[in-house]
Amino acid sequence: MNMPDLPFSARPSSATARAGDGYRLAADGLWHSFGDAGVLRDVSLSLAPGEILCLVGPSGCGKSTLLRLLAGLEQVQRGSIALDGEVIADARRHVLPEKRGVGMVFQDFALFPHLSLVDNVAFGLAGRPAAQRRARALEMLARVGLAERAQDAPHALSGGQQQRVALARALAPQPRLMLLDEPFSNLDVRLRHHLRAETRHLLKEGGVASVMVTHDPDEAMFMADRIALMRAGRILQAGSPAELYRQPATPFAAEFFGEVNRYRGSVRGGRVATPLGEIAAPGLAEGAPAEVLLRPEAIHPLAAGAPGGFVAEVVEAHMLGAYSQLTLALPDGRGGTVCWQAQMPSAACPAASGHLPVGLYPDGVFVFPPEAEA
Ligand SMILES: Nc1ncnc2c1ncn2[C@@H]1O[C@H](COP(=O)(O)OP(=O)(O)OP(=O)(O)O)[C@@H](O)[C@H]1O
Repeated sequence: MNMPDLPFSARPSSATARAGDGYRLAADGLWHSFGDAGVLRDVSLSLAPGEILCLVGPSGCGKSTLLRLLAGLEQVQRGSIALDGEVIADARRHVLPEKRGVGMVFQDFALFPHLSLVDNVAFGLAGRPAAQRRARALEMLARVGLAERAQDAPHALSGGQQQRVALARALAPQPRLMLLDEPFSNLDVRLRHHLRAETRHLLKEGGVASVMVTHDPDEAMFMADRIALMRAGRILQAGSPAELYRQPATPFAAEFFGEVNRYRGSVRGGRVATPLGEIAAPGLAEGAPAEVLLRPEAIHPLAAGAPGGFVAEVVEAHMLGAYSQLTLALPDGRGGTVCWQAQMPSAACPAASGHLPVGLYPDGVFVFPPEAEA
């Protein structure tokens, strides 16, 4: 399948990032293979000091491989990686992981079982006087709320607490860059939500530039200043969480970050007729087929008799707390019916049957040529 080579914002202009670029991290033109299998294909990314970038994408798209290259756990085959303008890895150079000033947190916590928590955190501070190491380790444990447990062994802690210690250990030497690979995926949902908020706070408080891998779009939207969406070894689109959600470059990007209803039509007079009205189709040729994607929350209730509305039949309604999930049937204008998912505030939600006048918020609707399926 051909994939568009979309530009990645803030991409360094030269193959080797220059000292004056001001990026904390600049990776340029990375390609990587395991044997014959191409895993990364021309990946470039950059990171400003203090910025949090999340790498997301389906399983096997190359997220962890990219992170391992940045960490120095894999050798660069083609392309380069620079930290603060200094190239630390390319096809000829390989600065060792421990010399990169990079902190790492993995999903399995990776604490030393035979060391106390304070010694685990102090471990990353080798080379400093013992009293200074201990004081810094205790300070970091206090930052993650575990000062009182300093002498405990890791096995006495819950998963969430162990991950806090791993975070304290990685942050203690004040790394230039933090790399986090699915750091919350071994934790239950509530703990995950709690810890991701805490982690973001800690990273932002310390102004630590970070790259985090996650397969969870919600987690990426919560944690990231910028998200890079990967597929099959490429970055397909990068931008702020709002940009990726509101201006997806492809149907794949639209669907990755939230549910969509799909509708196929064709362009007439620059617009596509749908069961909820005409949608502008800029950039598509007259008569061309078009794929329209609509977010469930773009469908909103209207007062009975309001102008410009459409009457939907409510097939199913599920109250999910603040929001309700509806299945709506709408005439498709071709003699048939479409069933679309809608999400609206429960206060505005009707009973599980009957008719509901609805309208469409245009910012939750995207039009693509059908072949844009990257
Ligand atoms: N050491 C290795 N040797 C051979 N193949 C590998 C190696 N590491 C990764 N791969 C392959 O490279 C591809 C990308 O793997 P990678 O772990 O980077 O993907 P990912 O996006 O992080 O996936 P997941 O979300 O499932 O962790 C996969 O097909 C994987 O099987």
